[in-house]
Amino acid sequence: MIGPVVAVSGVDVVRGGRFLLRDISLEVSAGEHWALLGPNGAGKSTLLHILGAFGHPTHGTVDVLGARLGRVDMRELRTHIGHVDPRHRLDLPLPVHDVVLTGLTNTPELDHRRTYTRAEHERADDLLAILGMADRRELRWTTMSQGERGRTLVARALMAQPSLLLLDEPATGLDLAAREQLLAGIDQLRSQVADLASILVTHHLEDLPTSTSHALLLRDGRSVVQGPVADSLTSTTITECFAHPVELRRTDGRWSATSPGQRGPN
Ligand SMILES: Nc1ncnc2c1ncn2[C@@H]1O[C@H](COP(=O)(O)OP(=O)(O)OP(=O)(O)O)[C@@H](O)[C@H]1O
Repeated sequence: MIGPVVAVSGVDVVRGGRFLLRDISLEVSAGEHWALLGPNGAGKSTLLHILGAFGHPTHGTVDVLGARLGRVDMRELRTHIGHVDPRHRLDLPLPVHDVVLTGLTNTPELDHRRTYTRAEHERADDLLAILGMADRRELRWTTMSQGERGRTLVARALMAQPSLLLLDEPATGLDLAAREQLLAGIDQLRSQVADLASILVTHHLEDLPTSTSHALLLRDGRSVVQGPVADSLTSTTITECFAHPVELRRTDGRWSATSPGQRGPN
């Protein structure tokens, strides 16, 4: 697409007389992969909710995929946005492959009025393979582990070939191996879909994929810093954002954070 994938300008969100977001501006271009970081209550989910076309700002403007919120059919816009929400509601024992296919309509179940093409079935299998789920076709949603669900939801979000992928704490609850597989899968997807833009919310720097290119740090609804990771992800910015002394390191593309003076005997 021409122009930014996301353009946020002067956004406030006020609920019950309280500013949940204050004067947020942000521009995300195709091919950029943003981390949205901040302590509990900073406003991360509130911002992602709006970018996912689930809500409107109180003041300011938000354009997503070239559409101005408030002037478009939000439901239609949502079908062009891949949204990975760990609170995805599904109570049916759907096979993993079918869960991925529901991403085409962004519905909880398969749309039985619709025919799913052979290419769509193949795409579901390809996405599951990228996310390390190729050998788990017999799994059903109701008995899947949290890690299996997390990876399935990323594949589901990508079925409709969105230009924007929103990931809300995708690594929460995953064991070490599942997290590493998920992050490797996200890195692989990002390299395969050149124009994809994404925004990933997390509290944990260890949960950032190596392909993360930019970061927005929020505190009390305000932007502390934003921009390319070389400038925005430093010990100083993270210390300020979390109001806690933090030493940040980057090794082989991955970040880790510790409090100074709390390292062990080695
Ligand atoms: N509808 C609402 N009305 C009033 N306050 C709300 C509403 N929704 C969220 N809040 C408050 O807004 C603040 C920001 O919430 P939000 O969920 O965006 O934070 P977050 O950064 O995602 O937090 P966490 O890391 O804990 O998930 C919190 O203090 C929350 O209690």
